[in-house]
Amino acid sequence: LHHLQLPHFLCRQSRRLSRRLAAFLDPYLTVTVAEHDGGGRIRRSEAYKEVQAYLQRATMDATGGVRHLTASPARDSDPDRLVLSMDKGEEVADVFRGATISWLASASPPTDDDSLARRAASRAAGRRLYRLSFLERHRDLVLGEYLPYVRREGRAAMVKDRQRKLFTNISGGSYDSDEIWSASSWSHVVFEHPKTFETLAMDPGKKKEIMADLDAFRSGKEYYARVGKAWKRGYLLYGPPGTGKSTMIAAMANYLDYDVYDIELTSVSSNTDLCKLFIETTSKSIVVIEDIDCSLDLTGKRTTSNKKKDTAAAGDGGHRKDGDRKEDDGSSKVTLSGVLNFIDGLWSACGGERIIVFTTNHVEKLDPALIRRGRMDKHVEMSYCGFEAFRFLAKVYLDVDAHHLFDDVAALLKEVDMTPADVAENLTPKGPGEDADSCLAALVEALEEAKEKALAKKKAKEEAANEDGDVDDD
Ligand SMILES: Nc1ncnc2c1ncn2[C@@H]1O[C@H](COP(=O)(O)OP(=O)(O)OP(=O)(O)O)[C@@H](O)[C@H]1O
Ligand SMILES: [Mg+2]
Repeated sequence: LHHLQLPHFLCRQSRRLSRRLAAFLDPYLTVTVAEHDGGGRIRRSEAYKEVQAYLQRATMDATGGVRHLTASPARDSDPDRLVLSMDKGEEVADVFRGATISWLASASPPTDDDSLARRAASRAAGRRLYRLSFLERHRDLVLGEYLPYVRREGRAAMVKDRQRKLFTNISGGSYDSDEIWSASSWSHVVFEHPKTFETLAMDPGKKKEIMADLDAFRSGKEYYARVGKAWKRGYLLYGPPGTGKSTMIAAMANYLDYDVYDIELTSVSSNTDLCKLFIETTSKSIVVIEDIDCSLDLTGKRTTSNKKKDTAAAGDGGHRKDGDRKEDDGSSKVTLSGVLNFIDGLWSACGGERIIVFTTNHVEKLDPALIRRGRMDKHVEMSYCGFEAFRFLAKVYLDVDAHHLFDDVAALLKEVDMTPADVAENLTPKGPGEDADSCLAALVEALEEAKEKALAKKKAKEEAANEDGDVDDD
């Protein structure tokens, strides 16, 4: 009993001592699960994450043994809840079929031959680990059954507690759940886009088709394994600005419950960096490259890296020496071949379900190699607002199913190209006095205006063409 009166620190020490003593009588075995396994520090080990999730749950259940906990906010569906995990140096005991297993959260100590700099680096990187110890006679039980059980449970907890994230490569690194800076190429924010397929206006048939496609992909693990394909799928979304390409990506992520990795190609400095970025993406994610035609020079041959060089090489009398120059001028960017490699080679090497999405406003500019099936399996055209899409928006924005102005709108939409974005904007009530009638009237007005503008433009073009013709004739 006087144990309890001892300061906590001594208490812990004595517990540790007694365990050591016991180890002489019945030896303990230990297993270490490190945050970063293998040689590189590229990926966090899956096992570590699973153990962490398992222990988080365990500490919530029985906070008994653990006195120092780290709290971090849980997923935002419940803003008041905190997720508790063990502090460094804390131990928690778990009982599995009569065997007691104790988990110690710790950070790997620097080894003696480490230089100071290396030691500092490893501290900064926080080489954390979990060490579990158990009695030798429980060896088979723990290794054969308990550990797989922990991983399974941990995975389940992770899925349940998953906070969807939006990653970008614009500034590398971010704080992870334990407030430790991890120097990754990706930084993330919590992904909370409200768009779902329910609020995305497009042809209902097309929408259903896409959702079915996503469903088939998600549940297609066996299929992909059987036919020997990597579990991935490429989407190409193309269409004019404001037709909902980015919105569609958000809807897809919400539908599948995947993370989104948004690659800004212009801030990737080389093909190697692109590979690195890719390796750091996790399973169950959507990798997005927006406006692929703007961020990549697609006009050159697969080996050329940018336009400047192209013209310089052409000036050389057609002798191209891209290979050597690329490294020199420092401006070398990601090349088409780099992106192709990224899609095929590397991609297939990383297991797990991934979707890659390209968006573009100019599908005709893209290199056929980039968008052939197998790379971009599904091409989806996002087009101007049709009547079906309009009806959908009217229902979502104004909650009307039918209205006498619908016929006018239908006729006008056939003649005028208006993006869903513009239609949605017109259907948004601008003030307290606005209702469905005034919003629809405003839309009709906007459509008529757009029609006149288009007509005037056409006329001006024709006139210009005629004048040109006259000049040429002279
Ligand atoms: N089909 C749609 N259904 C509902 N809302 C839409 C749709 N298309 C566009 N919008 C609305 O219009 C806005 C712009 O759409 P979005 O950013 O998806 O366009 P985009 O196709 O990605 O354009 P860009 O080519 O310029 O990137 C969004 O805020 C979205 O709410
Ligand atoms: Mg967009």
